[in-house]
Amino acid sequence: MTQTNTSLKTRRIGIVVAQFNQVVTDRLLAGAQEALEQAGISRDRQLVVSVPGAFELARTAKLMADQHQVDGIIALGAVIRGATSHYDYVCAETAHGLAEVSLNGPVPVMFGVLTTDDLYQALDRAGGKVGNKGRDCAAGVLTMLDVQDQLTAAK
Ligand SMILES: Nc1c(NC[C@H](O)[C@H](O)[C@H](O)CO)[nH]c(=O)[nH]c1=O
Ligand SMILES: CC(=O)[C@@H](O)COP(=O)(O)O
Repeated sequence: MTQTNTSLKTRRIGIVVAQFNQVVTDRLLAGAQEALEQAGISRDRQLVVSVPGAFELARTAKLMADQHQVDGIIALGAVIRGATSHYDYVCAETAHGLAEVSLNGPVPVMFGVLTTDDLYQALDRAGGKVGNKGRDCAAGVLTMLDVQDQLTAAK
C-alpha cells in the first residue's frame, strides 16, 4: 500500500506514556515525538499524557479516543520482569486493554510497550542497539491512518 500522507498537516496524535521505568519510557517518548515531528506532525499537534504505569495506559487511551481528541494513539511503557508473577499480569492486561481500545474505539492504538527480562533489553529497544519502539510506533500510526484513508476512498 503506498503512503499518501496527504492530510498529515491536520492530524493530531495522542501519546500516552507510563512513568514506571521512566529512564526507558522517556527515551521511547523522545523517539516517538522526534519521528512524528520529522513526518510533519508538530509538537502542538502531539497530545502527551503521562500515567503511573503500563496498566493505566489503556484507560487513558480510551478516554482520549472516546473524547475524539486525536486521530491516532501511541501507548508507551516498559514492563520489566521482577521476582514475582506480577510482570505477567501487567503485561497481559496492558496488551488486552490496548487491543480492546484499538479494536472497539474510533482510532488506531499502537502498542509501544516493551516487555523485557531486564533493564538492558529495554534500553536496547529505547534508542539503543535494537532501535526505538517509540519511533517505530510513530511510523506505524501514520501508516494506519493512511490505510484508513485508502479504505475509505475505496468504498
Ligand atoms: N512493574 C511495572 C509496572 N507496575 C505498575 C503497574 O503498571 C500499575 O501502575 C500499578 O499496578 C497500579 O495500577 N508498570 C510498568 O509500567 N512497568 C513495570 O515494570
Ligand atoms: C513488572 C512488575 O510489576 C515488577 O517490576 C514487579 O516486581 P516484583 O515481581 O519483584 O514485585
